[in-house]
Amino acid sequence: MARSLTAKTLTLDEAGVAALLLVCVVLALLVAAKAEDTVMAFHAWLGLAAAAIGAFSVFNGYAKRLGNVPEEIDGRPNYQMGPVKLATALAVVWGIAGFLVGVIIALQLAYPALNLDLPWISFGRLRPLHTSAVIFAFGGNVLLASSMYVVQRTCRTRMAGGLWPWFVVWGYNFFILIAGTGYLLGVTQSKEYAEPEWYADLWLTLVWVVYLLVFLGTLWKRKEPHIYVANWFYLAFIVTIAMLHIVNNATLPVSLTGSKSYIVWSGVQDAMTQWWYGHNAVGFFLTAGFLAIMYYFVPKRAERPVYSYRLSIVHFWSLIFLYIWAGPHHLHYTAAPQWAQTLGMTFSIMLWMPSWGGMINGLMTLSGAWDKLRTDPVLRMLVVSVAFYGMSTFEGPLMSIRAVNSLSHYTDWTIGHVHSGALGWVGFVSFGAIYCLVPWLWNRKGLYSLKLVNWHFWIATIGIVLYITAMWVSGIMQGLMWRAYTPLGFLEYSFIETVEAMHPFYVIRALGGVLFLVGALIMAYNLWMTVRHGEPAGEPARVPGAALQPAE
Ligand code: HEM
Ligand code: HEM
Ligand SMILES: [Cu+2]
Repeated sequence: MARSLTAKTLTLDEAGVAALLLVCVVLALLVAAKAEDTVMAFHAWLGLAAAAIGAFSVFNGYAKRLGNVPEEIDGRPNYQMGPVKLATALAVVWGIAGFLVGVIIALQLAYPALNLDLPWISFGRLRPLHTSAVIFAFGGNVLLASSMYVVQRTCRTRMAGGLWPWFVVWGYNFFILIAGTGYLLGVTQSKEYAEPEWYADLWLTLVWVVYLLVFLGTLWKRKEPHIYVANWFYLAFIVTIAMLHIVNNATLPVSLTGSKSYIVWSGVQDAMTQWWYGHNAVGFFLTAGFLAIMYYFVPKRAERPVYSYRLSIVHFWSLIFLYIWAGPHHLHYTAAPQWAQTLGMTFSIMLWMPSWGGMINGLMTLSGAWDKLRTDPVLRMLVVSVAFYGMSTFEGPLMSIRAVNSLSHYTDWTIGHVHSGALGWVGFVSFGAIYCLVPWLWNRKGLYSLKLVNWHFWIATIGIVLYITAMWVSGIMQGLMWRAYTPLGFLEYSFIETVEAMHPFYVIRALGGVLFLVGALIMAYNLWMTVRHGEPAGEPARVPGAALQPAE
């Protein structure tokens, strides 16, 4: 309910969002009418429905609200937590979907018959569905939620842009829907982590620019003189992803009413652009964004200030400067020039230092609070995530050395490396943040059950360990088998023999994935019970971290 009412007018942001959505309705109708392929037609109709529902909600929201939304209530910022709640809930849902698809493709690799000879659920289509679901849908919503929460709290001001933050969260998730259904129907531009076609990319660009403006606008009207370090990391994430996305998706559509497009880059330039993108998607999406989470949630949960603010500044600038050059380590022994490969390798090795600087800063924040690890499984999850971050950023530089890469490349070792970062670091730091956020956002005293968090922690940890150890063994074995020669100079093993040798490890990996998924289901239950039946925290403003109920 709105308190402290002011006059009610259709605000600029409401008019803007509504106008944009109405333009989308018209465009989608035109495309739907002229669509050259069925997927384009399907996506145009989806777009039309979404934009129409969106525009209706804007007017409905206007009709229902009692007055203009105040910036402050009783001298305290009237934080806008609606979009944060939405993104948090969606992160949990998408996370479970993404882990489930991970388990399915893990089983498909172990038992190929599970492809069922159906194109829609073949490994080739489900694999990008998995990577996009876990990185962009799960990770992306965690980043949206946490960034929108953290920037408001640390700037002590309501989010800028009125309705636009809602547009960002809904718009981003609409992109996910288009991307995911597209993969299942066979649409792809064949760039890893950038598979969606041109029209989805354009939409994402629009959403992302609004996200940047909302974030900058909130920083601009901050009430704190200081910009907290987490916001620097979020900003680097938002700006760099915009740049990467635009350059790597510079395509020419075959027709404005068809789904197919061709990239303007060709040959090795395309490969270099792709891995400049791919590597920095790791660096700025899976690393910088989640480091922002570390810098806010670890100190908050440990109730200790960041170990060293100076180290965090050094960490920030060295990390973003070094990451951007390391992409060619994905192109060792290819047509990419040798000097470029060496450059990528050198910067990757240097990257070890800022990465560990960040890890040390996160871990040492616990000095004086180590005992909390025994009693608080959420903090334990956050801390273990930082340890996994350290592990994968040690492994990465190692794998970037050309001689090591000649063994690891194309093998399951890479997959193990990916998932120690993805499950251990990104997964755990996200779970930790979500466990903190849900009671704060829904104004609960605490989580429904810390015991269940403990179960989640242990089950998922065992799952990760099974996953990555299986991949190490299988990857190194695979690499060694490929390069084994007989004394006469023939290859010792046929390819199918290497595939057969990997089978037991694929089964172990799938089992690890199942455990990770079970952990996430336990989390979802715990969060659900927290929201539904948790004890309300008393006076919201008195509880650390709890938001004032926004008037919306
Ligand atoms: C239940 C948990 C998960 C399971 C069982 C799982 C399983 C898999 C499998 C089987 C693959 C394909 C490997 C191959 O082609 O040989 C894969 C790829 C991938 N997964 Fe997962 N995954 C899980 C969770 C995650 C999470 C949480 C993330 C990220 C946050 C993630 C990111 C990736 C990425 C980036 C790839 C592509 C790796 C590459 O191309 O090198 N996965 N996953
Ligand atoms: C200092 C930090 C890191 C360095 C230098 C590094 C380096 C590398 C190298 C050399 C590869 C193998 C490339 C190949 O042989 O194809 C790789 C693959 C990969 N790494 Fe890392 N890594 C780092 C940290 C991380 C972290 C923290 C994550 C996840 C959160 C991550 C995610 C990935 C992914 C997804 C791939 C697979 C890319 C693909 O082929 O699809 N990396 N990394
Ligand atoms: Cu890389």
